[in-house]
Amino acid sequence: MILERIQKENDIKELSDEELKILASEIRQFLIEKISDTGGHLASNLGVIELTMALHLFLDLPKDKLIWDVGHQSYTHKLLTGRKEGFDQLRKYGGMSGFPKRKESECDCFDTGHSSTSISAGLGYAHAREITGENYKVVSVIGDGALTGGMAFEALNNAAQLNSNFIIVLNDNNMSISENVGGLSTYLAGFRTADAYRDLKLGVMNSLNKIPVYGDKMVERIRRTKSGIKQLFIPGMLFEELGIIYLGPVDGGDIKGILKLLQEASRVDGPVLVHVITHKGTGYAPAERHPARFHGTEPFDIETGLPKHPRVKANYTDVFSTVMRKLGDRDERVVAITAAMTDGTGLKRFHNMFPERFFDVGIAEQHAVTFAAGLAAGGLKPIFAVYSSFLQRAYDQILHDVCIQNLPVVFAIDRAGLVGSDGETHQGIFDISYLSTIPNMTIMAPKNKWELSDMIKYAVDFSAPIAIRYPRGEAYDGLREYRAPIACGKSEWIYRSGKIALFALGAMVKTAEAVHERLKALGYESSLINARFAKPLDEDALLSAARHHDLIVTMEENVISGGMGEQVMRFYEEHNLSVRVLAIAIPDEYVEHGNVEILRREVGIDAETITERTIEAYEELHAQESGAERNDF
Ligand SMILES: Cc1ncc(C[n+]2csc(CCOP(=O)(O)OP(=O)(O)O)c2C)c(N)n1
Ligand SMILES: CC(=O)[C@@H](O)[C@H](O)COP(=O)(O)O
Ligand SMILES: [Mg+2]
Repeated sequence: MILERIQKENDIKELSDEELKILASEIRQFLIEKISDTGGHLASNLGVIELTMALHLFLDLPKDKLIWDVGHQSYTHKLLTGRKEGFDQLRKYGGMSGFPKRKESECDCFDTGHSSTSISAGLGYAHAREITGENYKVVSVIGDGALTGGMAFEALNNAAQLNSNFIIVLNDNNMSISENVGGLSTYLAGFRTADAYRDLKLGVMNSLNKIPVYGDKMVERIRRTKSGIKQLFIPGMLFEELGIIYLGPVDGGDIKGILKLLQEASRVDGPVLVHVITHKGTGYAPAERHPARFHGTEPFDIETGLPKHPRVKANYTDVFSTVMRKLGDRDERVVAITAAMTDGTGLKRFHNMFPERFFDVGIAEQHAVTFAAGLAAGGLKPIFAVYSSFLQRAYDQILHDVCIQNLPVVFAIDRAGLVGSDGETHQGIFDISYLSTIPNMTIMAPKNKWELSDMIKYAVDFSAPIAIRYPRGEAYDGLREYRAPIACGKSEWIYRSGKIALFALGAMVKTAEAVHERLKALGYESSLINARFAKPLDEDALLSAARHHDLIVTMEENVISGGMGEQVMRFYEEHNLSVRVLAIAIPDEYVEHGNVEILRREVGIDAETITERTIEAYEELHAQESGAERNDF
């Protein structure tokens, strides 16, 4: 196997054309087999095998810098940099990450996971190279989806001022996770028409004419003319007008063609964009047919493409999806927004039923929030469905555009809590902290699927900014009988007994139930309060809990800093109540990829650890009290 061989001794540069072809097909086979077993991002990776090989033929790694946008398509790069064995443990706890990681390989020069960062990072490297006087190539690879993100445009605008070489590879497969959207996508799709395809070769020839050494003054003059007609002849005018040389388009399956264009691109003194046309899922029919389903996939059967472990129970996203459909039916002012996550956030049904009230804005979370603010100011009821970690981007828009004006925007925050295999870039463990700091914001979290449904309905009629956070995965269907109506800042008492009060938020209520049972089995009675609101806190419940209990245990799947526990402590301090609070939360650190249950144990928010810590704290308290009593004598 050539793939095996290059892991040990050979560099890809030593291979013949024939061997390169064989290698591409070995990599394709390997990825299909491995990902069918481990799960992971398949479709994008199958589309960039030849492109990645061309990049490796062109670059001298790790000296040169290769930056992947999002990084979900970096599997071939990992294979070509000696990490084949790592695929057995892809995205597993302690195993290889699904994204580029500097700590994993010196050939990964920039960590990614969130979209649209590669041009900024590459530009930073290019300027650093100038200032330090070093000599290396810099290539950023960005997808057509990632190019819809505002940061990418900010970076392009900035890149135009660069005087040294910087290559931006546009990996254009005409897809984000689902269909790419917007004006830029339409513009790029124009390159894919039958005519454009026929002229692919011509386009490349034209492109080569742009390189100074060919010195075709005519082409250069046309390129610099601001006449409409040149747009008919020269593709990529959008980039050219921005001051970025455009080369291409080139067929993403043509290793030698891509390599040639990259070599020419490296002669440009300034930013240059190489447009590569790829296809999601290349070489695996089910992924070619259903690129969205195979964007990020669970383990699947290779023959049929169907999941190996089909889901039987509804997850929180399904519940959100159903409620949104009902709300859309009931109220014409309800509108839904996604930033390129229609499938992941469960808005597909809403989109199908109410296309005129559905907005996919591209990978543009900041814009999505201010856009929602505008919709709300215009009298609608916008619901922005977004993953917790992606909403991090829009902090100022939430503060400045939504909350100062107290506009009724609903933030449906999916993937809140540990998400598992995507790892540190995607864990949704900061939202309570970053939202709590913003005046006028209300934050809720449901204990089970019925409460999520009730909370969404409550939020839509709320007259101010409001967020509902719920986790990835199966929706809890326990505690069904506890369904007191939602009231702002009001918690729900589930059990009242003993001297320990468990004050748990959202998904942690299920864990708190288990802790309650474990404590009971060990001879400790406890009360259980479903916090429901992280902001405002239920002050009455906290006062009552302090009156009747010795120890308050707060539980949240969020980092400790700025989380609910810290706020509960501050509340007691402000009320001069010397009640002992044990704050259970995620430590002040990033959490790696892996199975969620393992991660919960690792960070100490599982039932067993919480029970132990609770008993320890309770016994310590009593030891102190009896010590204090002895001192009194
Ligand atoms: C800020 C942010 N929002 C959303 C996502 C989720 N996401 C991951 S990949 C992707 C689509 C990227 O499309 P493109 O760049 O064209 O890459 P392709 O998958 O087509 O190769 C999206 C929306 C993300 N990673 N980061
Ligand atoms: C790379 C990326 O950001 C997404 O593809 C993400 O992996 C989706 O995660 P879910 O599987 O939770 O939808
Ligand atoms: Mg794409």
